[in-house]
Amino acid sequence: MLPGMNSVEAEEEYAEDCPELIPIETNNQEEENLDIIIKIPVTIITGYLGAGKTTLLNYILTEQHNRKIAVILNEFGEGSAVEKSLSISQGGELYEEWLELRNGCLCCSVKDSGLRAIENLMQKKGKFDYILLETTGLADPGAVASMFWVDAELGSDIYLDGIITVVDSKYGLKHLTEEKPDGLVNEATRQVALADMILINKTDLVSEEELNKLRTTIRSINGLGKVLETQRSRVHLSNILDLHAYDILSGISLQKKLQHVPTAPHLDQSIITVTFEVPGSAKEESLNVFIQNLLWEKNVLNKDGHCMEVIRLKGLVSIKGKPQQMIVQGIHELYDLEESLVNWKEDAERTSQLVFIGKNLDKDILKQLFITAVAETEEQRTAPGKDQVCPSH
Ligand SMILES: Nc1nc2c(ncn2[C@@H]2O[C@H](COP(=O)(O)OP(=O)(O)OP(=O)(O)O)[C@@H](O)[C@H]2O)c(=O)[nH]1
Ligand SMILES: [Zn+2]
Repeated sequence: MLPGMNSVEAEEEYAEDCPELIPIETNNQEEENLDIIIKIPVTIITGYLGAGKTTLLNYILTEQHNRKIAVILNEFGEGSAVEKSLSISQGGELYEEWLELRNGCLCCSVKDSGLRAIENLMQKKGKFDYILLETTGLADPGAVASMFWVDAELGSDIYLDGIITVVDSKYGLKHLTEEKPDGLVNEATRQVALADMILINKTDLVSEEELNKLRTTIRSINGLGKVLETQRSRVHLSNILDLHAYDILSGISLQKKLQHVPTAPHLDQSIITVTFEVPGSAKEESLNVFIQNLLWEKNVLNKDGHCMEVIRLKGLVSIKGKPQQMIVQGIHELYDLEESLVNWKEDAERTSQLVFIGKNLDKDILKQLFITAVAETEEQRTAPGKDQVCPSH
């Protein structure tokens, strides 16, 4: 979904530069599930400058796998000489030339919103099975992720599988604690906050004590993503591919994960993870208002009067009248509420569990707001009073 738009408006907005979409008619659930399987996953590989992203890509490409993987290097400018030699983008558009790699993999580069170009390319070159996209070290993966996510809603063949963030053991802590003069969240922290999998790489360069500090910091920023430690970015492919972090298949693993989200130790950290569970069922409309106030209106304040800024949101919620457990996913200003494949048990108590990753978050206030949304009345649904609205909005 697009910020501030309903899905009809969003589709109209996209209709102009979009080829005519032919709806696939599905007769039963089985075919719909099949439809998910044949879409091509995209994994975004991000991480600060020099963390080991290219090392990871090279490792994946040389590992044994029976897939035709396309590697896309997004936006150039910095990067190694090897990467530059692979740079074949021209004038902001994808230049249609591919480097064929030994094991049937492909490599190309895309600038900015090259999504349409990737789709065109797939039409011409035949589909590949998997896309790996390396962002530059200073990129905000949220912007790239949003692009794929929006497109999936509009019927693309590509879907966002997950975000992998590579962190440099030696310089990671420095990058994560760096303060930006304008008070904004630094890039390294944003990358960790949005990760579904975090690779703490180059562990050969640090002591156990240094590693511990970095682990704790990473955990306090992102309590939801999985963390692995690596050397030369070597990690079993099953840990980084097919995570299904953004689709309904994530429902089952999400339930397990939600039980283990650690409470963040109180570090002086601009971004933290908070989580809560509330019994009962929410009205869908009230839940939408709750999320939209947070992500779009940004008018929810913490105790100090600062606006809460949510950059990742995930949860399993109970909606009145829905037999299925619902999955809520949010990244930046986009969010989605989908039926999971799991039904609530008839006799079990229904609950909603949510995880937020972001800045200025206050768990108690968020939880209270959510409870209000669950036990909604007409008056409570109206927008917050003027004094609650952030000055910047
Ligand atoms: N000691 C050590 N060096 C590593 C490790 N992993 C990668 N490197 C080295 O770190 C340097 C940077 O690695 P890259 O994979 O190019 O990092 P990157 O994130 O792609 O860098 P940019 O694209 O420039 O942002 C290279 O010289 C790698 O050989 C590791 O585990 N230990
Ligand atoms: Zn690189």
